[in-house]
Amino acid sequence: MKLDNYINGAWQESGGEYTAVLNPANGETLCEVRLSGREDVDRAVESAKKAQKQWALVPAPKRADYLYEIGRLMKERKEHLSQVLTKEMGKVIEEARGEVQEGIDMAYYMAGEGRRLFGETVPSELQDKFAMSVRAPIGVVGLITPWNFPVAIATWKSFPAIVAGNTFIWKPATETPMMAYEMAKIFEEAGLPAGVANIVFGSGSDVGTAMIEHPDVRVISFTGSTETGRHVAELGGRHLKKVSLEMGGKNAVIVMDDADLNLAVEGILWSAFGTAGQRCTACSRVIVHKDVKSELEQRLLEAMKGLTIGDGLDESVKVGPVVNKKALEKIDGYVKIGKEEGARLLAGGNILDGAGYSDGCYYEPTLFTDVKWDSRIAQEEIFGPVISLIEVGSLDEAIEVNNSVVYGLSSSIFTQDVNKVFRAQRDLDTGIVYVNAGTTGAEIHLPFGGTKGTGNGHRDSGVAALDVFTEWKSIYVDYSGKLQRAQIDTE
Ligand SMILES: NC(=O)c1ccc[n+]([C@@H]2O[C@H](COP(=O)([O-])OP(=O)(O)OC[C@H]3O[C@@H](n4cnc5c(N)ncnc54)[C@H](O)[C@@H]3O)[C@@H](O)[C@H]2O)c1
Repeated sequence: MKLDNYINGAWQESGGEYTAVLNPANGETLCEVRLSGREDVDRAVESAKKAQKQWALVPAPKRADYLYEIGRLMKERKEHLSQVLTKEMGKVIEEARGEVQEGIDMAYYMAGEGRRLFGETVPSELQDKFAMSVRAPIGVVGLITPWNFPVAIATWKSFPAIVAGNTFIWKPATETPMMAYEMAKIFEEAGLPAGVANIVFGSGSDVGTAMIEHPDVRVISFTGSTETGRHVAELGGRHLKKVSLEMGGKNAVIVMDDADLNLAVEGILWSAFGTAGQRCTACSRVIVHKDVKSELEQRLLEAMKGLTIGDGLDESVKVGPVVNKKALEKIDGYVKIGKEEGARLLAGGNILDGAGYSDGCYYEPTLFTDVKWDSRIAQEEIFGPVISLIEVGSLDEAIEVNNSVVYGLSSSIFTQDVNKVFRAQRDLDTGIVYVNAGTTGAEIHLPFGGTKGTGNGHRDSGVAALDVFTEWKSIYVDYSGKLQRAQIDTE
């Protein structure tokens, strides 16, 4: 199968060379995808710009009807989409189903916004004058997405964009074009007018750069690593673009001395090894009170024995492959660094390449303990199934260690003490805080994003996503029949 760009409601036969997309579970070629260039972006922007004028005139509740239909089609195809997702990026099938469901939920949730898109009416300072502010669409928006959530993140961005009256160009990650291809087919079948949704496949340096530099792309909504996000922000800043950034994480679970340890172990396991540790919200640090440290280590080790590793399509598998060989090497490199830094390896720490694993990208779930809070494995995003246990003596110290990283996406605390809960939720410097649950599991109707090196103040999903894709427009209607001069001091 060869995947082509979807521009102006049609599959394009033009574009650059094709490149192979591999299944990380077994190395098989799944399809080939275009590596497009600047001319393809230009064509997509032209079509999006033309379509946007008409699209903005479609009443928002009618725009929402398309989202209801997109949601319905996604629901009808949920199993197919989930299977494609697992083959393409490796996450186990039950997680893939969960991700597709997030996309369906987002479609219905944002469709509901078509009947809200609330603005504000406020009293004017002057008699016989009406004042209000409304959300106005911005125009053509550019969406750049990562491979680890190839469908959910795209829906967090594209659905609010279109319900608000924008049109978009979406550049998916080169590792995961098949989900974008499936979504393009759904957009087409839902009858979305030509040019509203455009998909251009290719590298970040070619397609991403061309999108950011194009004068008619008014917003760039980016999710990916902090390193790439910094570059996107710099280039976007030079072109005075509105740039929304959702970037990396180094998320921690705090386990206090009064925690329910069984619950904590379950929470840690799920959030550290789900998606093979490749979630932006994945738990990669466990900050544990000294009085329960050795008990927690033992229980984690015991629980990790039950993790089956393999092809995510197998329903019994709990940990799938990581996305590609490069990721595998990066994770292994960090494990070596951890050992050099003096951390004690309790479990895992190897690439799996024996029988049944040889053509895939599998890494053993790994547990380090006695990790120093300021060591590299405790500070840098590894993006794989590796946990670092850090010992602390108090809640204050736990919060300080949590906040010591450059990232600020998600955090969690296990405790039975309500006072500690409220202290923690106030002082943890992250965009998301969980209590008595792991660091993953965001719901689509709440804002998603983080502080410091994770984000630049914008949020995906929730109503907050509309702030990225709309401009506030203030409107004054004077019905006095005379010129009333505001901002004149009459005292
Ligand atoms: N905060 C969040 O919401 C969130 C969610 C998921 C993933 N992430 C982060 O994403 C990262 C993993 O994803 P990844 O490896 O795909 O990230 P990445 O930064 O390598 O790539 C992300 C996207 O940016 C594109 N890109 C690369 N170079 C570019 C450039 N020069 N200009 C424009 N675009 C460019 C890529 O092609 C891809 O589409 C992790 O750091 C993870 O924490 C964050």
